[in-house]
Amino acid sequence: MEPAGLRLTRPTSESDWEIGCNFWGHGCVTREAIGSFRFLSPLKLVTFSSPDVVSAAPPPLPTERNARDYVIQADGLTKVYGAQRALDGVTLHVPPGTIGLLGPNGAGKSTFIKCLLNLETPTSGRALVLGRDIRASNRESRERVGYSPEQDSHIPGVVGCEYVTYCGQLSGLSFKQARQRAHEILDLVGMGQERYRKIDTYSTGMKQRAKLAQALVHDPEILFLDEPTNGLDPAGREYFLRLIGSLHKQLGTSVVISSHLLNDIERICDRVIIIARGRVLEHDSMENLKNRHRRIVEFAPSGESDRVAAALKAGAYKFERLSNGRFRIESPSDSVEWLLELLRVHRLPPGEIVANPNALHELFLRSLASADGNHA
Ligand SMILES: Nc1ncnc2c1ncn2[C@@H]1O[C@H](COP(=O)(O)OP(=O)(O)OP(=O)(O)O)[C@@H](O)[C@H]1O
Repeated sequence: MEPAGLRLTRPTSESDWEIGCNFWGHGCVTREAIGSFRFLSPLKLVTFSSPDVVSAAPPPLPTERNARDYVIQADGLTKVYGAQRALDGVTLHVPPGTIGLLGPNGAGKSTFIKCLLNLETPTSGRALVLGRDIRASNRESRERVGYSPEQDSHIPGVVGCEYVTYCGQLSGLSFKQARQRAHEILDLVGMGQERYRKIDTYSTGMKQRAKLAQALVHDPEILFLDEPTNGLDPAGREYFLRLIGSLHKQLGTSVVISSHLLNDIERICDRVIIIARGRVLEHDSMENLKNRHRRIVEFAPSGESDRVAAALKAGAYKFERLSNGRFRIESPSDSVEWLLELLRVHRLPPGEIVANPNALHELFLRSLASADGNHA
């Protein structure tokens, strides 16, 4: 069936075929794909006449046109190191916001970020960041993107404020602008007089602050933070999480934060990508992910626990008694009305009801278990 708005014609020359095949290899024949094709090659629009080919089209390709809707668009992104598939066909359309990239060690989080930043070349597949093809990444792209890598990235012997100023210049600011911004950002990340010391002498927490400052100094549109809270003490971690969590709301900067720490992601992110063995296991808004797993309630009775257990048993509810005295119950519905009714009917004392405890934790473990199952 011919898609609306697209006239299908047979290519008229060999070069048309070549461009057409290229076009086809990258996606499908839809309105969006026209934009995508123009992005890939502004030379010529080539279309196909075979309805069979059109009906076999893969999902719509990312385009430059919907760059405002999606900060990251990946299509079959794969990275292979020898026998290791660090990324395995990652396909994602990610809207702006604070995005958690969650996965265990070796899941492929850093590789994904590095491919998006053109620091690693994907083995296959393609991706756009802020609507630009990652392979066309250049100075202009760098000016729009900030990156705080997992490992140390400072220049030995350089003091903190000089380092951040220099990074600002590398990202397109004049020296004067970069120096002014460096001091503002160093204030923002909570660095005091230490900024005048060599970074080599910094604690791990201070180095994390310097890394965040250099990623933010040029006011990027999107920020990639690879394990930014590693090595921070509780107070530093709290400060960092609040700061990172406020960037999208306050400045409109989208943040992709990679972590294996569920609590950090759950606290500040409005969207989560769960990744393991190089594959995306889940990608959704935090709210949707939690709602999908809202069928567990925890009940902390104020007394008469044995009678509570007997009532649950009599009602054939599945539950377990936790070591902290609480009951963990599989809820038959999204509301907890049934539990209130049970307490009332059995004249049981009230207690604290917590719907959906540790939803992200459960989802994470379940996703990993299913990934391991599929892999075995
Ligand atoms: N340059 C490389 N050469 C060979 N293998 C690599 C390379 N970089 C990453 N890998 C492998 O690819 C897989 C994914 O690594 P990656 O660093 O992306 O994971 P990660 O999720 O960021 O893990 P971590 O949280 O431990 O940093 C791992 O098995 C890793 O050993």
